[in-house]
Amino acid sequence: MRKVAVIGYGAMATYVVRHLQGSPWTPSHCVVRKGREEVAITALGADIPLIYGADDLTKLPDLVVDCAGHPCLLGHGAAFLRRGVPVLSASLGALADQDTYNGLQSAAQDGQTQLHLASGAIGALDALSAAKIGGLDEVRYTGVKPPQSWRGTKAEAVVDLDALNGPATLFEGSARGAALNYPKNANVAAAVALAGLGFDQTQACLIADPKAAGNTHTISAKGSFGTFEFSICGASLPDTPRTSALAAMSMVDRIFRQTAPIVI
Ligand SMILES: NC(=O)C1=CN([C@@H]2O[C@H](COP(=O)(O)OP(=O)(O)OC[C@H]3O[C@@H](n4cnc5c(N)ncnc54)[C@H](O)[C@@H]3O)[C@@H](O)[C@H]2O)C=CC1
Ligand SMILES: O=C([O-])CC(=O)C(=O)O
Repeated sequence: MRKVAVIGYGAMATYVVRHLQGSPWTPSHCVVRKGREEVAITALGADIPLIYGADDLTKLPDLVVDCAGHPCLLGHGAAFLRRGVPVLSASLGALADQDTYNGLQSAAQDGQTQLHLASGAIGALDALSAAKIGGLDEVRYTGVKPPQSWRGTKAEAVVDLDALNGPATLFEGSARGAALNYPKNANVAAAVALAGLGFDQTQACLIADPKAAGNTHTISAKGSFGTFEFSICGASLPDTPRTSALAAMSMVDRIFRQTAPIVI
């Protein structure tokens, strides 16, 4: 069996741990915050040993899966990378901060390992990344979510989420601005940026729409390869409207791909 340590115990972590059953991967540890042990046990069960960080381990896992908030990627993820353990993360928006990007890059280089970034709630990143080789002229990302997905974010200062009767633009600008201002809702903007033209050249638009049936993510790209438009309307994880189920599925898929004999 391969061992995977999980950082976090929220919606995505719970989904990931549940879907490892019957696979070659077993959850070896969960990284928690001090004082939150009971919450983690309630979410993930009492069988997974809890730790507070990489320094608590002498025998290291084969992989670390980061399903926590953005600060944890540099906080915990970098410590595992430095010790040579590959890390898979959903927190792509954290890389919009240049110091975080640099810190993770040097941690992976020091540990001679890699930070893997999950595709999350979007697809077509492979096409975008390939198109970059020939040269991209323009990449635009649009994210539309229902108003409840924007609660507890800066959107509350931009519009009255309860009073919306049509789509409202919450943010228009660079993917860097989107990711830094909406850390829980613009990881996809960061994914599009990292696969394509980068954080400053990728245009991003974030929208709250009371008529949105799910979380819709659209990429439009132009370049020497031609043009493409990719759009997906993702259903949310139960009880977590802002997180698309596909984002959690992409983490499980990426874990399984580490041990698959043939990989797409
Ligand atoms: N790439 C993508 O498409 C998507 C990425 N995300 C990102 O994935 C991550 C997880 O998302 P969710 O599970 O929906 O969030 P969540 O809020 O349900 O769970 C986050 C968990 O991390 C834990 N946590 C916070 N600080 C911690 C620390 N210092 N040590 C250990 N655990 C800590 C929290 O207690 C919570 O259990 C977030 O960073 C989110 O921004 C979420 C949705 C889509
Ligand atoms: O889950 C989603 O639909 C996307 C999301 O939250 C993000 O981009 O951070």
